[in-house]
Amino acid sequence: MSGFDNGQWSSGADTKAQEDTGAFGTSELADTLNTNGDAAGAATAAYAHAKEGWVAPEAYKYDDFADSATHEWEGNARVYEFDGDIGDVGPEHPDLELQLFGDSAVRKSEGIDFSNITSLELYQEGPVRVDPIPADFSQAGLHPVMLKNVQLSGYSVPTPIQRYCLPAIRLGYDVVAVAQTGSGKTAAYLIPIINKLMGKAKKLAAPRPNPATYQEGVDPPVRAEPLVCIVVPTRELAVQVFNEARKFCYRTMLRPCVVYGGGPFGEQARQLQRGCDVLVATPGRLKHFMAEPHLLTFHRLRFMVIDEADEMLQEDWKEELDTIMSGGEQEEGNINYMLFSATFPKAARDLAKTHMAETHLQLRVGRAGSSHGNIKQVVIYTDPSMKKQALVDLLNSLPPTRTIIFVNSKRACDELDDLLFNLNFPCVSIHADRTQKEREASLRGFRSGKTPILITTGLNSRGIDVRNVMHVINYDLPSLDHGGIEEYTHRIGRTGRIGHRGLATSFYTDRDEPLASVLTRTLLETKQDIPDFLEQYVPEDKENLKFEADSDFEEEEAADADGGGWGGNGDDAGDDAGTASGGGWGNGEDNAAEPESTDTGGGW
Ligand SMILES: Nc1ncnc2c1ncn2[C@@H]1O[C@H](COP(=O)(O)OP(=O)(O)OP(=O)(O)O)[C@@H](O)[C@H]1O
Repeated sequence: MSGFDNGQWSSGADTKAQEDTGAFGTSELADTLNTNGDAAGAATAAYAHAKEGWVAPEAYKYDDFADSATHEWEGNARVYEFDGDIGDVGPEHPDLELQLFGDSAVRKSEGIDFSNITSLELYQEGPVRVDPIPADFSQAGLHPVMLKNVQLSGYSVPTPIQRYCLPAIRLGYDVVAVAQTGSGKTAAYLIPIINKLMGKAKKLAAPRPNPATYQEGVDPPVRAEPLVCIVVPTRELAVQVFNEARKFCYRTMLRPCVVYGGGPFGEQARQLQRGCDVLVATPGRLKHFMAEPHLLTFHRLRFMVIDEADEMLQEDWKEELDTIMSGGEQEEGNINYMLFSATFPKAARDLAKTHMAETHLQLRVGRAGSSHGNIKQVVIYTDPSMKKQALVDLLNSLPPTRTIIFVNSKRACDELDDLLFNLNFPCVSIHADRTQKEREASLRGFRSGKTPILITTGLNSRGIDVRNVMHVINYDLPSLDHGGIEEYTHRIGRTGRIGHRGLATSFYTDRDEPLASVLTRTLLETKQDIPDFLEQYVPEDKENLKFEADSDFEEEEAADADGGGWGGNGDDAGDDAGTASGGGWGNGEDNAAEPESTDTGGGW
């Protein structure tokens, strides 16, 4: 019988061997599931699957997606609407509240173990050093309605990147923030931006129709004049960030909207025409809307956030990003620019620096691109011709649990979907050739636990946050030409989020040799077991692991004896910002966003 033996899949080994070696096995994942179940304080859907076995697979009903009229686009999800006639914050809407935040029994975050996230050092650089907010949201000086939204979201303790981003953004700085996958970066920009705008919305926001009386086709539409624009690379991520924005905008005057490729332009335009203060967008569709100034203008824009910034700074996106940064009638001196990601290789960092304001702050938790110890990483040697069998064996050998399988091609995605479905696994798949309706339906099935196995290309390696993804499988490891180790970090980061634990299993073949060295160092960094076939790549000095990004920091550190540069931790950390060219996106010397105050101790 085929199976796994000491990190190696073989067609003849007894499957029991894996349990005996302890390298990984049923008990390992079962332990992980148990721990998470306790930590979350709730019997989750995924955990229930694990105890009861895989749910029955459901055939994909393509006919369901043929009719646009009946499809519920994620972008049309209900948002809180309030015209501010009775003050700055609106009344509670219990039914919408339930829709946005879910049942209070499953949203508690007490007991989440942040220790692996908090153990990493936070580095900062810029003209000032910000003091973190206290490790308790209720002490963070938030507007009471924002604090309530934070609590309704189930957050009580801010993560390290949140503790520093909140004051940095409050003080009016441009921010470059880098922190591990699943460490709460979305809330790290949404909470302070929305909080900051709350009291000012009446003054800053564009007039819009009264939501209580608005009648489409009767009331004249308005042009969208957002105060905040958040750009993300994928449609699924746009919808996800929009859903987070819907939560934090609850009971405020700020109306969130989302525009993304594949969705209906007309319907998205109709949403914008009801007023839009917080716009989440994918770059292509945003550019399209920007070409229609009667629908969208940036002349009121105050915050531009580029999420997954290192991806967005790639050459592939240059045309869109140049338009987004400079078109749209924005008044540059009024805009704060924010770049967020879990990875930030040198080339992207250099580009970012030339575009940000002189006064920008850089905040980094641990090494840019590092993963965290909550993810157990296992690499298994397989022969390419036996991968399918290895995958089936792997799925059969572990308790059923929500799993994402990454492949490198659309064809492999379709093939694995067929294979697993025919073997009765409840799976669904996503790749770029699927229609947007199919993509939304697949992700919905996966999120709900109806189809707990998702097979996808790298399309969804970044950002996607689904509760209780316990296992990520790299059926194909990313190649160096297509994302390399950064792509690996994002993919495995779909599990082990926000203090939970997870398992990432990667099939390694001889073709993955170019990735071997950096993969081995990545494993060593979080003290993972090194399989025999990767031993040859273990560096002599295991305590001082070198990464591309590190050597870049060292160059900067060497040039700045006081410890400036991203890796620096010295007191005088402003040199780099001082020599930045200052042009481009944000703010040149003359129009740099004026920090509100340099007193980091003030309230909101
Ligand atoms: N302070 C907090 N307490 C509890 N949960 C939180 C907190 N902040 C964020 N979360 C939750 O943590 C999860 C991960 O957050 P988020 O998706 O923002 O991570 P991320 O750092 O952007 O990850 P990635 O790099 O993969 O995009 C989300 O479900 C979010 O709701």
